[in-house]
Amino acid sequence: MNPDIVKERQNASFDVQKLTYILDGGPEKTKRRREISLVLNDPDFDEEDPNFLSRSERYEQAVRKSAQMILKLREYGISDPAEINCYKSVVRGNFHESLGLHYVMFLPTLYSQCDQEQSKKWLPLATSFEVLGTYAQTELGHTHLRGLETTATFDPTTQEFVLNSPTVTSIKWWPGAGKTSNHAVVLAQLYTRGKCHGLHAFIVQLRHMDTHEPLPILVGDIGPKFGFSEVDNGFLKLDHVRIPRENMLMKHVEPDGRYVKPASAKLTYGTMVFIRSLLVGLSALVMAKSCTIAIRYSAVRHQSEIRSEPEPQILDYQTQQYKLFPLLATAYAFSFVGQYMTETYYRISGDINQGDLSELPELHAVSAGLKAFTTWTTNTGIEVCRMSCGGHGYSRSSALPDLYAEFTPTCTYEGENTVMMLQTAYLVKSYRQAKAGEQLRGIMSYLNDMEQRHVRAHPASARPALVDINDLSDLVESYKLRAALVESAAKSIQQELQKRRSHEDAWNNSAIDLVKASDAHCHYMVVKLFTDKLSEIGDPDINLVLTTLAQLYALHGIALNSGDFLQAGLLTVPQMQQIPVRIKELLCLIRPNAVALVDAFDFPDKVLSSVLGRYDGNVYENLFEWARRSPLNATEVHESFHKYLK
Ligand SMILES: CCCCCCCC(=O)SCCNC(=O)CCNC(=O)[C@H](O)C(C)(C)COP(=O)(O)OP(=O)(O)OC[C@H]1O[C@@H](n2cnc3c(N)ncnc32)[C@H](O)[C@@H]1OP(=O)(O)O
Ligand SMILES: Cc1cc2nc3c(=O)[nH]c(=O)nc-3n(C[C@H](O)[C@H](O)[C@H](O)COP(=O)(O)OP(=O)(O)OC[C@H]3O[C@@H](n4cnc5c(N)ncnc54)[C@H](O)[C@@H]3O)c2cc1C
Repeated sequence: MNPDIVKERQNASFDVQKLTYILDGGPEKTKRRREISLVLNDPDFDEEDPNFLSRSERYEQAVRKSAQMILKLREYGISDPAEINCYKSVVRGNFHESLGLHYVMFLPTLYSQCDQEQSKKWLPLATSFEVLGTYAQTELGHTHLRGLETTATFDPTTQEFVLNSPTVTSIKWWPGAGKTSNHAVVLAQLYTRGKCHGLHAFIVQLRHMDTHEPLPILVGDIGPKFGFSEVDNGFLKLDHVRIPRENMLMKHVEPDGRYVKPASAKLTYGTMVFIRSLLVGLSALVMAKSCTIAIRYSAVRHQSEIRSEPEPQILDYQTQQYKLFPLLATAYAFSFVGQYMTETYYRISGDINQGDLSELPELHAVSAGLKAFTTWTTNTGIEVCRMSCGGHGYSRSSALPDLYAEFTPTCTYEGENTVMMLQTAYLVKSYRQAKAGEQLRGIMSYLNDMEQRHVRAHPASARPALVDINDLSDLVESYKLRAALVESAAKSIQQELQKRRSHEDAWNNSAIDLVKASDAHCHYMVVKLFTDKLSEIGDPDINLVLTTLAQLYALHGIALNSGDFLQAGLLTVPQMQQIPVRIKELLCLIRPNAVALVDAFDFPDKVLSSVLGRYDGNVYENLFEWARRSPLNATEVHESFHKYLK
């Protein structure tokens, strides 16, 4: 064990194990997660570091691993959905799997949209993996749902739907598992009796069940990408492909072609809401991994000098702390927000299943906004962690380049982030309702008293210093009032309308304000949920260290967005000047606990797959050992010497 890292652990002021329990949701859950993590010792999961393989080899290794995962799930008797998720996240490590879409989109769509008869037919096939599915929605030319071109036209004479990609732009593009799957949920515009009824989901068989040969359908892999090398993101061109009427999910078409309206057309989009909710928790996980790597490495790396003494640990540089500790605070904040998002998703979807759709708009808006907010922040954060590791961060052995390449598409898939933020801008609607005297419930209820509080620009000197920057509840209140930026967005729309612009143009001309308002709303939610969580934590040592992190998270966010807080008169210039001073104090308070705080995330070394983030801190000897395994070192003299240099 590296002596620096041993010393760091001795300095911790709290019980790491107890904090792990809080993150997992209880000691029982930690125990079970650790038991599940033992599967990593199974030799059947031994594999080559994907960084040393070609794309095709990576895909093959990933398929082997996916198949092994299924067999081992049965062998180990893991069947609870949460445990399956945990198991897969452990085994998958930092990469995606080729069967990922089957689990996260195909199966959930079947569960939520099959009627009884369909469930009887498709669920046994899909859960036994005879049917391997993908989710084909996006097209070469469009992602916007109303713009999708693929059609499904009902033919009452044969009781079939005819699926067609009429143009090049309508070819389905991106769905994972282009080579792996034999079925797809295809999203297409439904036509019956000559009328379009909008987007609906259909099950389409793509390949022969025994030979895996494609049916008369053009299907394949779209080629190498920035990351996602394990995943065969695919294309799919349907040329008048016929499927039975029974393959339409939720069966909205009667045998005579009559269309039966669903309770809400948006239920078809349910799987996206599910994944967006999951991505909040994934952001927390990846932020936590990145911080673990960068902070452990910063504790064992020595460089330059502060005084004329031996080289200090780079974690002692104030600038290094300023790069990493706000991200550490973010990882904790997002962990608690992830827990909230999952609970909220299951609570509201439970109500939806009982026929109560009243909270569906809020679930959509909150999941879209938090997905965008957390993935954007994490995406930037991983890169800060990588750069904070200097040159070694650029090596694939650090895992940080892979974490970035695998994570960055979360800002794009399941709804491009700006587009998602604009969905959250339904805030404007809520604001108008509150203004008209309607009492809002839930997380939007803070808009009820906006009228009384009415935030507008004040001369800073005329405003009393209401906010104590050391008091978290005051900071939450400030974020809440800043979220009143929604008022500026609403006003911008109003002004545009007064210029006789259409509602659509007024909306587009106010889009920057709308995204800012959504961002401020999400930021408020994160600060509030982090602070609320503190009241549940009884252990005084843990409460203290998490309070310090929450303060850092809140103050750092204010410092980054100081314009908003000053402009709204929420904080005075002298208070603003105090914030950097307080942030520096908080960095010093966090410093002795930094390694213990990342240890509490409890990632096994095999899951981190990072030479820099090793638990034992023995970085250099393992970097050397890793490099020697590079395929370029397979022979002492590379064949290129004989071919070109000699
Ligand atoms: C590990 C994971 C791997 C995952 C791999 C990634 C897989 C994928 O990427 S799958 C493809 C994902 N694709 C997307 O997410 C597409 C993103 N686009 C969209 O969702 C839509 O085009 C969107 C929402 C932007 C606009 O949709 P559109 O139907 O035109 O809606 P729009 O007219 O704006 O709004 C209609 C109403 O429906 C509401 N609405 C829209 N979506 C939803 C939803 N999902 N749930 C509930 N309500 C919704 C709107 O709020 C609006 O409400 P109101 O009328 O009260 O204002
Ligand atoms: C790794 C990966 C996996 C994927 N897996 C799947 C899958 O399994 N199944 C599937 O169906 N799809 C999948 N996708 C597709 C993914 O869902 C889309 O790429 C995503 O929804 C974004 O759409 P787009 O690529 O068309 O971007 P665009 O919508 O073209 O975005 C381009 C730019 O235009 C801007 N823009 C677009 N519309 C607006 C607007 N209304 N207002 C303001 N700005 C706007 C965006 O902000 C962005 O800056 C995957 C994508 C990736 C990268």
